[in-house]
Amino acid sequence: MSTPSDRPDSSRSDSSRSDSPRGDRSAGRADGPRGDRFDRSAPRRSDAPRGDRPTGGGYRGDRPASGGYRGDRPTGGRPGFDRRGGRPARPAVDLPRYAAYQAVAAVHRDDAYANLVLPSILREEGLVGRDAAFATELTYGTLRHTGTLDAIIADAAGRDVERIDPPARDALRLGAYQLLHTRVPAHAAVSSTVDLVRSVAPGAAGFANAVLREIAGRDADAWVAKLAPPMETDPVGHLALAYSHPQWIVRAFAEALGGDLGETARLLIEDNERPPVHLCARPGLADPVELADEVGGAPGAFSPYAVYLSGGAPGDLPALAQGRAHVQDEGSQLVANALAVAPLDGPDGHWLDLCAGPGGKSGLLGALAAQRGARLTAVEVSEHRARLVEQATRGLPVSVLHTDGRTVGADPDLPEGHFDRVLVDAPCTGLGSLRRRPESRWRRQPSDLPPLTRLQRELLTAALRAARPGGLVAYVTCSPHVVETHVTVTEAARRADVPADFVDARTLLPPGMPGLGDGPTVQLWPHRHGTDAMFLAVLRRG
Ligand SMILES: C[S@@+](CC[C@H](N)C(=O)[O-])C[C@H]1O[C@@H](n2cnc3c(N)ncnc32)[C@H](O)[C@@H]1O
Repeated sequence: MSTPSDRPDSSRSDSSRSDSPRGDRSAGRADGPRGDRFDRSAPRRSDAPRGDRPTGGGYRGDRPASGGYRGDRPTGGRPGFDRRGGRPARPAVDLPRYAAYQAVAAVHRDDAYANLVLPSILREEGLVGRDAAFATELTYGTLRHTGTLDAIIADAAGRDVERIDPPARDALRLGAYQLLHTRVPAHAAVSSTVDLVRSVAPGAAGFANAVLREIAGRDADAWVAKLAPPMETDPVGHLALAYSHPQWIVRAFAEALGGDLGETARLLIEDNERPPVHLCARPGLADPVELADEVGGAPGAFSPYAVYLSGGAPGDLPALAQGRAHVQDEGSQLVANALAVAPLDGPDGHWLDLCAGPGGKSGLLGALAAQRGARLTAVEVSEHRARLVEQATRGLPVSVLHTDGRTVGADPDLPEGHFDRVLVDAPCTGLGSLRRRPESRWRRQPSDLPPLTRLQRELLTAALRAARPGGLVAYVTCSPHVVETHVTVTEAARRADVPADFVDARTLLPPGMPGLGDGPTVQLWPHRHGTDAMFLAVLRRG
């Protein structure tokens, strides 16, 4: 079998921690400060930054803007203590900031996922429109920038952030984010954060005030200049602090980008941006140009099915409710479509998606199968996610199997040598979609890699067994980490007891698409293509 020439060293993985599919986790719920935990009386200053630091001045109402939100927020969104009725106190904090605090605290305290917990908090607080957008920006921005914000808070406070009480620490992170990355005037960022701290960590209000004033004395660039190691001597350390990513992830990205640190920096910057929402106009059910008109979006640049939404959340678009389209990153559309368009001799009626949940790629492949008289078998090991696949593929020629994809040959519904086209969209670290999962970069660890890569190898080997001679297997990850991409695919192909050869995956993507490298595999990138960093290798069974 032929292999990609740039096979990297696989010896860097260590330890064990299993992948937990995102949708299976309970969202967790922020148990926000309620009732008698509030103390609205002016707290005494119990905690202060180091004495030799200036605590006054330094922040300006007219600081340069970098974020999307302008101006101060209305305060008093939360009613105060109702003395007549003796009802529990509510914090004197405006609702969007309070909602963001609850979400950030739930992520750190309960291991919640921001994309799951925030919508329920917004609903509970009745936040919509501009207020919901502000709460979302604060939550996602604060979580993305946590690493760098913590370094700045630690310097301003003169102590490690681990030694600051969690409620005060999360409130400070939100305050520091507003000061350094939004257009919120500094006086408003400081006073609203101090109000918040007064509600959630009453003894720390004075401390928070002093720390925030210290932070406000520099802009984001000046803090990076002060705290980051020099680019010349420690480029990974510099980029990690400047763009708020863990060092091991910066190193992995740099390696996947061939050591180009300038391009690595562009990727890290892109990871900190609000990701676009892409729709997939299901072939045969919706025309992308008409769908773009219908939703006020624009047809995608690369995928023949993509529609770019202009304004954030898709909400309850009729096209989604009617199954004419689904939300899907353009990169995911491209890799699924690559499998469908790859030239194939002989029969072409049996398609297989070996890792289907929650069903995005099965939705697209199912729609294509319907047009071509084929049938897709969609396999998913998690019961909950198998149900999601059923919902996502309703009305399409798709059979959902709730089983382990590695049972090929043992399960009568997964016979060996039977399928014409097989997709393995393997469980992975998800480092290619950090834009969408703001806390993920801080949760993932290098120790996640060994169990994941073992599972990836086993699933790819099973996929090769499932394919008929001459049949095609697409191996996909939403991670550019070379251990999950090149190492997994070359090792699995080498160990498989069936022969397989690489197909040049570049030829299966739209003609003229830039930045696809030397082949035969393809790595998509947010900063090059505007997609998640999807990896694609296509193998033909001999
Ligand atoms: C990256 S996700 C797939 C995303 C999906 N293809 C889509 O586009 O919506 C990987 C999926 O594989 C599932 N999975 C993990 N181990 C599996 C196994 N042994 N057999 C089948 N599915 C598995 C996970 O539960 C998860 O839903």
